Amino acid sequence: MKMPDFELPESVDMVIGDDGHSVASLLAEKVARVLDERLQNPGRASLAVSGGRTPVAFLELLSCKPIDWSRVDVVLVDERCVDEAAPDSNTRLIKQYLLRGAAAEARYIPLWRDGVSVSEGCREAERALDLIEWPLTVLVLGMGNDGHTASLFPDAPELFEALDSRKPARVLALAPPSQSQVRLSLTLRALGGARFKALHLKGADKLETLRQACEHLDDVAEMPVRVFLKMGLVVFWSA
Ligand SMILES: O=C1O[C@H](COP(=O)(O)O)[C@@H](O)[C@H](O)[C@H]1O
Repeated sequence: MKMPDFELPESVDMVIGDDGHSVASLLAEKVARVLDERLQNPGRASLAVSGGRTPVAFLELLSCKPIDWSRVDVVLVDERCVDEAAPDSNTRLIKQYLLRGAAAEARYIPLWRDGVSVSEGCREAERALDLIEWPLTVLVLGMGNDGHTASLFPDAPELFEALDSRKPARVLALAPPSQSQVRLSLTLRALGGARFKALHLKGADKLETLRQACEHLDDVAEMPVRVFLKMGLVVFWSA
């Protein structure tokens, strides 16, 4: 597979596979290796994963990796404020595809509990995140074709607060007019320090969005994913 015909920022590496399954497999291998390396030392590892359609095969493959899952904290990068039974609940996705088999031993740190107000839910999530040994060991981001990543949407009024890493919050509620639900998202403060960062993409449309994001890198408000491209990460992509 040839490299894309646009220039990647120096901070970005790219792994390209023949199909979605082979890329998911390469990403699962890499993530398992990074977690396992962390677990060679005392303490716990942490893994932040994304929701959406892209990560299903990756999560399934990762759940089979023989690592000491009992010492791994799993958290979502973002969650919709919906009941876990809702089809678009990211928690539902993680429980179905990742937290099973050996990986069921991992400690899952939910961002959202149904039945509370958004502000109380946000406070609960912040307290729950104190359980993690920061910084994150591994971060796997996705991206929408509007340039959002996690729930850092370009039209969210709370975007600048979420991207201000001087602010202490690790999680914020965002209500972008483009979305039908309020979201909780990890902030740049929480996401930015991750030791290994990946951006997992599938499809020609996502490659085109990546191309646009790689232009005008400094306009983070237009495409929030740019903040992570500037920091450096590995893109895993297939058509
Ligand atoms: O809304 C979301 O979208 C992005 C991308 O989702 P995909 O279905 O195109 O893979 C995802 O990374 C994010 O976590 C999710 O909440």
